[in-house]
Amino acid sequence: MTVLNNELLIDAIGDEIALNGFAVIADTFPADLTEALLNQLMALDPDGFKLAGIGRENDFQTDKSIRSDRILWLDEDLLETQQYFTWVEQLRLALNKRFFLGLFEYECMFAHYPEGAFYQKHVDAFKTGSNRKISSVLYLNKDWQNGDGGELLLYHEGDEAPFMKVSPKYGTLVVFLSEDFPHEVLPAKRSRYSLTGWFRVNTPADVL
Ligand SMILES: O=C(O)CCC(=O)C(=O)O
Ligand SMILES: [Fe+2]
Repeated sequence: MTVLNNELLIDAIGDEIALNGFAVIADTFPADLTEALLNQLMALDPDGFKLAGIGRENDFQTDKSIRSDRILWLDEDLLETQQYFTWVEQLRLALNKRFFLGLFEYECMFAHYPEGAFYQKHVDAFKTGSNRKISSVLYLNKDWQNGDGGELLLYHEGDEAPFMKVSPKYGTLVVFLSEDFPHEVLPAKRSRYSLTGWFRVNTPADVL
């Protein structure tokens, strides 16, 4: 599915979420926006990317047997990414209007999976104790080939086999309900880049 118009795109994401709980869109944004995001990513200092962890704050730890991607949280003030955050805000308002989700804020990071990196099966948010409601991943890998690995596998809860395999191709966006879909990233055979984010509700995790 290729959608360029903003409203159509946002409606299409809402329709897929209503129907399936997730959406996978190819060539999501106009070329200049995706290019600006990739340029921003490439301009960042590679040393700024830190080994990603599991758990938050006091629970934070890294474990390369679970995930080996490197991440850098994105600053909303960066000029090149303004257009993206404007779009994210439109999506947030539309999802709230349609699903009464009470999405309050969006946090996002660039992720780099160096050759061989992966992320084992996990859920981004548990039904108790988390405030992440919607996950989004935009892939920024030009000329990604089928043999390059790094696919995202989506599972229905309790299933052994994935129901969906997404190749991290340039411009493809995946959006899904954070609490509903266990997922994993297969080992990448070359550097794999993405912009990953979460819409959160405004409930402090420690009172849940
Ligand atoms: O990059 C992807 O395809 C998914 C990443 C992911 O699951 C995460 O960062 O929580
Ligand atoms: Fe995840």
